[in-house]
Amino acid sequence: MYYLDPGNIELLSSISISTDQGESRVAGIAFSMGEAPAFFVDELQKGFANGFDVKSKGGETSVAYGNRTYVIGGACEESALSIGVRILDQSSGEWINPTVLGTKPKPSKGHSAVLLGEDRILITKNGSSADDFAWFLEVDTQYVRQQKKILGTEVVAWSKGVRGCSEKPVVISGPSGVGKGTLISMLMKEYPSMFGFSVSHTTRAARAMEKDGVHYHFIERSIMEKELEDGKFLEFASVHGNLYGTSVEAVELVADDGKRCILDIDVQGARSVRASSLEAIFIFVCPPSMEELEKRLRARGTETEEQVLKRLRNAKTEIDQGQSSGIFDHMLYNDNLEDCYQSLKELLGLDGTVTAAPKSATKVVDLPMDHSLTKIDNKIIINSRTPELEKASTNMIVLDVSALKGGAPGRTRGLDIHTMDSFLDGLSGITH
Ligand SMILES: Nc1ncnc2c1ncn2[C@@H]1O[C@H](COP(=O)(O)OP(=O)(O)OP(=O)(O)O)[C@@H](O)[C@H]1O
Ligand SMILES: Nc1nc2c(ncn2[C@@H]2O[C@H](COP(=O)(O)O)[C@@H](O)[C@H]2O)c(=O)[nH]1
Repeated sequence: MYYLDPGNIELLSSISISTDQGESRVAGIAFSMGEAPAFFVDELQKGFANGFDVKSKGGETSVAYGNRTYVIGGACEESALSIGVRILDQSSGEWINPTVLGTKPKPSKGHSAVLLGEDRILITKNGSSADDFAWFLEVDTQYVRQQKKILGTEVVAWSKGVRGCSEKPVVISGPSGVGKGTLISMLMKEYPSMFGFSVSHTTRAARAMEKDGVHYHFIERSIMEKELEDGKFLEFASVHGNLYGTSVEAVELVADDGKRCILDIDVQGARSVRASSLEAIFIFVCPPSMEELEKRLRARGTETEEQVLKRLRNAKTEIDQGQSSGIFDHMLYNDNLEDCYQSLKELLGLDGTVTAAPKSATKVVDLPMDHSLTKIDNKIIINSRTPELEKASTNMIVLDVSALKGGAPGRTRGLDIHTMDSFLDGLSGITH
């Protein structure tokens, strides 16, 4: 239902919203629509028709969808550490404690929730910092469905919401000793604020100059195997007799830092990443000859004779696969190092004049401590419930979820936040 008041259109939604402040109530979104384009009013009206049911009581929010009710917050084994999740199967009346995957949000002083599409619930945490306010509970995404099959249990997965998108990661593969690490070091040295290295996990022993957490996370095989089972890795492979793997977190940390992620992984790993949901650029580095490869490996002096022979044997297969598998977007020949480095820069769109891209200043928008959510298509209106702020459109925030990317077990990127005023100005073409 909505009322039109000349000069000041007041909209009252009949959609359920939630807070942790007791029973859910009918949302009364009241703001000046003096300059709002007519279609926005239509959109708002349409949004109210999106049926779902969200209720809150005693710090728990329940979101009913289909024959399931997801109860978020409240009592659970881990509730001191993270926001708990339970599911009520309405057809059987039974409670289910699902396997909860992904990075879990720390408990907050209440939260609000809204169902997005048919596969995830957006949770906004009261009084949280701008980088910790939005979380997604995936209930039926492709990842969740896959994990249900693998684990044979009910599964939900958390993913942290992040503003903006990151550039496509760059996967660099090639036989051992071809010069991948050398090229990556050159790139990171020239563009330190543009690129970040995905620090892999490995069960091999550290070399003399290698630092744990910088070159690799050196890890015992049994621990890595457990972490693989827990779904913490984007890809892994057994390479030259040791386990190597890229954790989801390793890639996300680079993107969190606003940098483009570089992965130095073998061909099997590249194939896995290609098959994953991570969109990346794939580059294969070839040696000028097997003789030169052997010379470089021996000159590096980091492997035993037995290891050198094993790596050379594997190199033949890797080069064959690299050239014929269709995994790679680009081939580089590392004969002359400087020439090869220039080619790498060219295909990454860098030339001698480019310096680090200036980071765009992201406007910090303060979220109200106590708020409700209303969904209108791909926009979520965050409405302050602090009485003196409730009427002012400047205190309403619009969260745009139209360009979401990624998701559990990593971050959900692509959130966009505007104040209601700047959002309405954008619709009517006003610039300040
Ligand atoms: N174009 C080149 N010409 C001569 N030597 C090179 C060239 N590129 C790299 N090297 C040398 O070859 C050796 C192997 O290089 P690097 O360690 O970068 O290989 P890699 O592909 O990262 O190997 P791995 O997969 O085993 O980590 C190093 O000693 C490096 O200095
Ligand atoms: N599939 C993966 N391969 C990886 C990863 N990290 C490194 N590697 C590859 O292993 C070999 C050997 O490396 P080294 O440091 O022991 O010489 C090399 O081809 C790397 O590209 C990973 O996370 N996943």
